[in-house]
Amino acid sequence: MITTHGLARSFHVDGRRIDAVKGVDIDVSPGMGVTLLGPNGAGKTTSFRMLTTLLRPTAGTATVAGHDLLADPTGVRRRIGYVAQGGGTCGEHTVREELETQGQLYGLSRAKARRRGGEVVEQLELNGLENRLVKTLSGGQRRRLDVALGLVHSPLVVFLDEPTAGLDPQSRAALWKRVHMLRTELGTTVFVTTHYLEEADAFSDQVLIIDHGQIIAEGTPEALKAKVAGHRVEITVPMDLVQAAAAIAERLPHASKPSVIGDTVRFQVPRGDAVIPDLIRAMDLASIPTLSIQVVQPTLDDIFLLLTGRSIREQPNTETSTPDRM
Ligand SMILES: Nc1ncnc2c1ncn2[C@@H]1O[C@H](COP(=O)(O)OP(=O)(O)OP(=O)(O)O)[C@@H](O)[C@H]1O
Repeated sequence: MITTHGLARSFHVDGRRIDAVKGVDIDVSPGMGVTLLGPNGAGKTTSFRMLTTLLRPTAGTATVAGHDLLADPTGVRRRIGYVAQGGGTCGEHTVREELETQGQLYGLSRAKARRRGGEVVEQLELNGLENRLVKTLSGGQRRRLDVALGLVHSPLVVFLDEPTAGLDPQSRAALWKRVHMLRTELGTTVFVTTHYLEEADAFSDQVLIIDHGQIIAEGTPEALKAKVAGHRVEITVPMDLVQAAAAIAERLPHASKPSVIGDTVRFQVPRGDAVIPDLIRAMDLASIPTLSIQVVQPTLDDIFLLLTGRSIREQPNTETSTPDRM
């Protein structure tokens, strides 16, 4: 459904070249739920904007929904839906008007746009809101409307850029429930970007991890997590002692290079339970009070940590070297 070879995009700003996406190869089968996961500035939105024809690649080729991205962008556009970060709705129209206008923009007749509008209202649980002005909707309702707008022309593939950003947990859960339904009941291919690791894990058939414009790992969430041998240990200490705690963690046998997030030090070890007594003893000797210690099963963030030495939740360090693809 989506195939790319060496897809790349650079920008030139003040005489400086920024390689936002550095040649990605993507292969997404029909009906799959795929997540592009990566930290801020990794190249997620740029990739999406290329795949949805909004931005011309500087190199590479791609086929989306059976149409060549460069040779037939109109063919691609007709068969995809794109829900941008922040959406694109006008607050002064009603939900029904927005949906019908969008359907007609995609070439549906007025009657067909109205019928499809009714269907997507059902699918995204917007019933009862059809006559409400968009500006009166809650954040979660508005985001569900954004997704509904991306679906009104029955696309084969829908691209959702950060669909749940800024929503409360309840609205996020409601949106994912509907997105899941799109795949299971309608067979729509759904390609999303998210920062939320737990959502990527729960939703995806396939996860593509992107960093500095390159895909550095891909696979099912289970297969990716299985690459992380052992456990993650997280130790929280007073903020002014966190670097000292990281230095102690680094000296533990078989420990990975620790990362520091706020007042917490994170690192990998083959067996978490085996390392805890030594860790507590070393903290006591250094007079560092331990506020909490946790041994955690691997998450998708651990694969990122393993490959880059950073957490997806940290701000990107643009100076780091490019890791090898797994
Ligand atoms: N129009 C542009 N001009 C110059 N640089 C750009 C432009 N668009 C993106 N970039 C740069 O390309 C890189 C990738 O940006 P992109 O928006 O694709 O990242 P992202 O992974 O979507 O980040 P976020 O999670 O913050 O949305 C960043 O360094 C960004 O500053």
